[in-house]
Amino acid sequence: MKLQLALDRLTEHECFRLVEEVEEYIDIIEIGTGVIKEYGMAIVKEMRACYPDKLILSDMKTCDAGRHEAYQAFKAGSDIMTVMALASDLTIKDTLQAGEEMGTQVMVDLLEVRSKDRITELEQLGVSLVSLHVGKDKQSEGGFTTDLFSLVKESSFKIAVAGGINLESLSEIVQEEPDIIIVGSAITAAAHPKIVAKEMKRLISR
Ligand SMILES: O=C(CO)[C@H](O)[C@H](O)COP(=O)(O)O
Repeated sequence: MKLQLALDRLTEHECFRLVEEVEEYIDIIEIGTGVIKEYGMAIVKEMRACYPDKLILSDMKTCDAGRHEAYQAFKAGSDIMTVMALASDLTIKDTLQAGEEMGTQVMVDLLEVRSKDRITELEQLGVSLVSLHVGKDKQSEGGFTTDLFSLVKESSFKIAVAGGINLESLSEIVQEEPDIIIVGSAITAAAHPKIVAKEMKRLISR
């Protein structure tokens, strides 16, 4: 099980400071969508240069122009980029093909997907990695809960989980054995990010 640090709503300086602080406890550095909108692919390139051995995910949340956006992310040094499950099949196919060509991975974000039919379609498209995700705005009604796993039960996907995950919710989530735990604000907005990241790493490594 990997721990992914989501860098959202932060300045460039804050992103680098936080990664430096918690580096030893995280497996994947996520450059958040808003951070990419602010700083472009330049921040991905810079992160790659500073952390050549870490996995880097660019949270592109691509909805269209899949091939172009996937290449933007991969050429900047991302190991993984994200595309929305609600995008057209052609967009998803194009991102997957770009990933194959570059030897990299595509994570399909299941934000707001509720239909098992869409899950079957994604399997047929050849998707291998998805994220079960409660969006930032939706979190005002509650963060990620384990009932969300039912959407992908019996699927062959590797599963990432995201959406307001914190130290309180983590233990129950870990029991479902997802492949990747994505955590943003519980670490980035903590008074002591290193202590939280260390404890999260301990909980997922048991
Ligand atoms: O993709 C995202 C928002 O759309 C975030 O990266 C993800 O939800 C993790 O952050 P947090 O733990 O703060 O919810």
